[in-house]
Amino acid sequence: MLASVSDASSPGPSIAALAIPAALLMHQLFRRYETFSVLTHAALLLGPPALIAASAVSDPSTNPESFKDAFRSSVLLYLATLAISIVIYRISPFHPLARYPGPWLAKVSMLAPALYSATGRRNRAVRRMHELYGDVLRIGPNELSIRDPAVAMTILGASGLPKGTDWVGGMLRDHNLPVVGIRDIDEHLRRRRAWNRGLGPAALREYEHVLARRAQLLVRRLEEQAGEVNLGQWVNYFAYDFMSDMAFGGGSELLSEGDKNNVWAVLDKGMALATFFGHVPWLGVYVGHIPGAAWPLNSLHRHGEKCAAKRLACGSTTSDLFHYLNNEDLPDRAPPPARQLYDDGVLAVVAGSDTASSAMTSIFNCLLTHPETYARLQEEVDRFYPAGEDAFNTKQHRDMHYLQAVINEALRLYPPIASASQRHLPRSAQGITIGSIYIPPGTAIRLPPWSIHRDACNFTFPESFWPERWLIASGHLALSDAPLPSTLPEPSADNKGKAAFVHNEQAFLPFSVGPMNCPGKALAMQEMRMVVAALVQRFRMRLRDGWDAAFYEREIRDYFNATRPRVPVVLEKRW
Ligand code: HEM
Repeated sequence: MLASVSDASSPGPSIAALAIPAALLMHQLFRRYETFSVLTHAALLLGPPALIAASAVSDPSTNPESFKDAFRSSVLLYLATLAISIVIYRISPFHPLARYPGPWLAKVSMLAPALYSATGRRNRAVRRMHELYGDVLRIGPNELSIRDPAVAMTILGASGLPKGTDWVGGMLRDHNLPVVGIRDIDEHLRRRRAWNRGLGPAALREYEHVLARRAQLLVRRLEEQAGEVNLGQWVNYFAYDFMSDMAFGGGSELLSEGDKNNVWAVLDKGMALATFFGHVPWLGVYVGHIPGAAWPLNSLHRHGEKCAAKRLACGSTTSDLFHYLNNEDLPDRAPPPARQLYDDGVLAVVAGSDTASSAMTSIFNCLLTHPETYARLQEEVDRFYPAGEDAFNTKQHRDMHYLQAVINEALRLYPPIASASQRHLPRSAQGITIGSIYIPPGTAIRLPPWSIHRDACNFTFPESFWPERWLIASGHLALSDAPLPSTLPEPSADNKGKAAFVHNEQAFLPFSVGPMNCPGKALAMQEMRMVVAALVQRFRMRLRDGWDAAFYEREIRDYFNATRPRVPVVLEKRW
C-alpha cells in the first residue's frame, strides 16, 4: 500500500493519483454550487484528503503517525491542485467572463479588490480601470463593473436581477440579513413593502415636524459655536439624531450632548470592515464565527439591533419607521419576527444617517469651494425665505429649482454610495444579453455611480461642480445664458463643452433605480433641502482661510458609504 508514506515529504503515487483528480472534481463542484456554510467548506476541503489518507494507510487506528503523514501529504496536494486549477480556469479563455478585460489579479481572486477596497479608493480604482479597459470591466473572477447606463433598467428594473452577496460579508453571516441583502426576489419584495409604507408620502408628512425640530436644534447649536466648526461633524450629529427620531421614536441627543459613545466611530470603522468583507463574503462568514474578530463591525451590528430591540420594548410613542416595520399600522396583520426587525434595525441606522450626512457634507463643501454658486443659491434662498421667514416650512421647496440643482449636482459628483450595491445573476438562471453585453449565470454586477456620473459621455464638464446643467436640462435656464463652471480644468476649452451639451439623466444613479432602489430617497431629499436652505438663510459661511479647496475631493473615501474628510467652516450669523 503506502510504502511511500514512509517518506512523508514526497507524496506516494497512490495519494497523488487520488488527490489530484479529487481536487479537480471538487473544483467543478465549487463552480456549480455556492454555499457559505463553514462546516460544508471544511467537509469539502478536508474530507476528501482524509479519506484518501485513510485509504492509503493500511490501518489508520494502529498507525496514527503514518496516517498523519499521509493526511499532510494528501491535504497539501489536494489544496494545491484545487488552487492551481481555480487560478488557471479563472484566467483561461474557457472562463465565461474571459471576453471581458480587467487586471489579472482581479480575475484570479477577490482578495485583491478586497484589499484595495480597504484603502477606501475602490471608486477611483474602478474609474481608472474603466478609462483603461472600457465600459464593461471584469473586477473580480465572477464580477463585472458596467459603466454603460443603458443597461440600468435591465439589471436594476422591475424584471432585473436579485441582490448580490456583498451584505453576507457586511453582516458576517448568510442568514438574518436586513432587507438590503435579501437575495430571493419575492422575499425581498415582501420585506420591502413595510419599508415602502414607512418611507412613503403619508409617513413623510408625520416625520416633517420631527425633521424641522431637529434642523432648528442644529441651527441653534451652530449659532452657539464661536468661529470655526467642523461642519461635517455637526451634520453627522444632526443626521444621526434625526434618524433616531424618525426610525426609533428618539433615543439620541448628539446635537446636545456630543458623541460620548463614539457612535460615528463605530459607524465609520464598521462600514470600512463591511466593505472589505463584502468582497469576500465567505471570509466574512468565517470571521463571524470567531467572537470579537471583527469587533468594529460586530459593534455596529449590536448597536443597530439594540436600537430596534429598545424601540420594540418601549412600544410606539410616535408613528416612526418601526411603527410600519412592526406592522403597527396594520392591526390585522401579525408583527414580523423580532429577529427580522433587529436585522432591519442595523440597516435603519446605516442607511438612515450615514448616506444623508455624507450627501449634506458634500453639498456644503461644494458650495463653499464655489462662491459664485453659493451666491446664486443665497439669492434664491433669500427670495423664498427672506430674513424672519420660517425656513423649516417645506412649502416653498418645490419651487426652489436652484437648490434642487445644487443637491443633484453634489450627488452626481459625490454619490454617497459610490460603488453601488451589487446584483447577481444566479448560477441556476439563464444568461442574459443586453445589446452587445452577455452576462453569464453566476455573475455579480455593479453599475458604479462614481464612474458613470463622471463619464463625459453622460455629462458635459463631468469633473466640474456645475448645478446649472440641471436647470438647462429641465428647461429653467437657456444654455446660452448659463455661466460656465468656475473650475474647468482647461478654462479655454470651455465653449466646446457647452456647444455639445450632454446630460443623460438615465446615468444619474445616486439612489439606484427599480423596485430594490433606495426607499428613503424622498425623505433624504426633504432632509437635504431643509438643512441646506436653513443654514444658507441663517449663516454666512466660508472655509477656513487658506484651506485647500481640493482637500475634500482628494480625501473622500469609499467605504460603501462615502467617508468624508473634515470641512472647517467659519460661521457668522446673518441676522
Ligand atoms: C442621500 C441619501 C441617500 C442615498 C444617496 C441613498 C442611496 C441608496 C442606495 C444607492 C441604495 C441601494 C439600492 C439598490 O440596491 O439598488 C439604498 C438602499 C436603501 N436605502 Fe438609501 N440612500 C439615502 C438615504 C436613505 C435614507 C434617509 C433612508 C431611510 C431609512 C434609506 C433607506 C434605504 C433602505 C432601506 C435601502 C435598502 C433598499 C432595498 O434593498 O430594498 N436611504 N440607498
